[in-house]
Amino acid sequence: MSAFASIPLEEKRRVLEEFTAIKADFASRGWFAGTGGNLSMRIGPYSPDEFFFAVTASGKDKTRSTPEDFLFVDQDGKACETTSLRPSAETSLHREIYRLTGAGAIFHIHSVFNNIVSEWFWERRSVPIEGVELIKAFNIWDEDAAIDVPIVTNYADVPRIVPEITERLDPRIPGLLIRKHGICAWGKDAFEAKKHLEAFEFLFEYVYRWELLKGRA
Ligand SMILES: CSCCC(=O)C(=O)COP(=O)(O)O
Ligand SMILES: [Zn+2]
Repeated sequence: MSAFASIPLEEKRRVLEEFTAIKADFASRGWFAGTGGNLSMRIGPYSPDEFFFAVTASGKDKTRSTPEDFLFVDQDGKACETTSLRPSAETSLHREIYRLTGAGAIFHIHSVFNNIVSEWFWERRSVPIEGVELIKAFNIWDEDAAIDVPIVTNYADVPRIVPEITERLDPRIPGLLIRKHGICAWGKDAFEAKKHLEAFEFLFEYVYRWELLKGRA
């Protein structure tokens, strides 16, 4: 039996149920404009060389729930079961983040705030955030903590983004921005990945408003 086939069916059902609920929640926040965004959740045992995850199918209207929303793929992005669905066009980003971090879930969304700050701070290749309470959501508890959220190039040829992720991913920061595109946020499980994503989006809105108050044109 293959490693994927040996994962219990109940475990696969549980992942898909949790996944469906999170997708509906994110849809209600307007985080999937124009079919943008993709989500994944890892399942079963993990090693950097062999792992499996459920990922959203490419190009779907992610505000709707259908039986054709997700498929399971392996560490190479190959479907684990026979399916006509295509995995997200950005599956290579998820694969690399799983390989580097062993995370349990990765959520990628596009928002106006994450797009704008990624452009404003593009020259320094990271968005600086200082002394905001919600930095603690990343388990960073220093007094007046300062973090830098990495920004990588938004190549149209998505696999070209991967080496920049390899180079720039900061193990302290569970997310990275793709310039004028969106964010990938992750965590040890779906609960934590969602917490991190919400914290990033709060912090990007904070940075956006603060920069405007300071007089940025
Ligand atoms: C329609 S937005 C361009 C693709 C994208 O950035 C995205 O997040 C959705 O791509 P997918 O293949 O996952 O549907
Ligand atoms: Zn995207």
